[in-house]
Amino acid sequence: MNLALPIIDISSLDHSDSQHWQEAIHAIDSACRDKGFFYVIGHGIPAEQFAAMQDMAARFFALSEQEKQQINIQHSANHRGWGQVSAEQLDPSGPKDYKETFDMALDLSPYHPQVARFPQLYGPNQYPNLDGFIQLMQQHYELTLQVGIKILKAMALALDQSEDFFSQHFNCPISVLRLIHYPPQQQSDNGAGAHTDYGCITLLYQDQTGGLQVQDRNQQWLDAPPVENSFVVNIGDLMQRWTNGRYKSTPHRVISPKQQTTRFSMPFFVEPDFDTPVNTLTSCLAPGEQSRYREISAGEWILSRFTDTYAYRSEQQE
Ligand SMILES: O=C(O)CCC(=O)C(=O)O
Ligand SMILES: [Fe+2]
Repeated sequence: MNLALPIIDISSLDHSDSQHWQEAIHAIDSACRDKGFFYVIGHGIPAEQFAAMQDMAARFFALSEQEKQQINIQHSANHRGWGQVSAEQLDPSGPKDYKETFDMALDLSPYHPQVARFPQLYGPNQYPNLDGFIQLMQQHYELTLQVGIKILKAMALALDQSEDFFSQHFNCPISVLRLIHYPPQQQSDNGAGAHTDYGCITLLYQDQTGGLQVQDRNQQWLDAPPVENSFVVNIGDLMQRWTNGRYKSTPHRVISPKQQTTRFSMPFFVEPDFDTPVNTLTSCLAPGEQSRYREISAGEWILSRFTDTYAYRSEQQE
């Protein structure tokens, strides 16, 4: 397979001697500056874990419409639960996305101080009534978050920051684990419209169907085909803002599967604490160079993007 995107083995980042990290750090840095997309292997999550998630997701999406409606994301104050087909429109100038989703994140009690401060993104999850579902989702959330944090540590070092520059802002992160089911294409093949992701980085697990495409600098769409037991990792908007565009938040989209086929994918959006201030790093400014972005908090940015892409949220604001 001739891949346009690099495959980076991050197992060396677990080595106790930081000398062994350099090759992976350099490879991640180059990929972030080039296409903003790469594959990661050697992340330590076993294939059986992904298989269990895929199995559970299939059971969830096979529930009746009525059961899924009970946990519709539209009933959630903090954007959790089931998003029905066409609820989201990642490219506001394109058609609605032909996919259904399930979003979960940290499950916080209504009395947690962060829920009082930022109820739009913190609070309880909405779960279906499926044996073992909650435990498996929470376990997978934690495992994937740890991989994300490891990659963020490598990025911080590549950007001449202390290792914990990003990870220090993950005390109560707004990171989200999402399950996606793409039904076979009907009138249009728009599974997910062209968009950039909103957070620091995204770790995407995809099944063997294919359909993910990444835009290169010449506006050409490149396939990002499945690579077994890998994550596709991409830069999100917050990281682009932090790095003044040195690291690119690259547009991507999903083409719906052909007739008789469905596609399953599972992005994990690595997003820090709501009130993390995102300001251009001085190490990403050449002498005399101005920042392209104003300071914004991570949560404020992400909420503004949801308003653009979910009809139910923009209607609430009007
Ligand atoms: O399903 C995929 O492969 C990608 C999904 C995606 O880009 C997203 O949810 O942000
Ligand atoms: Fe995306």
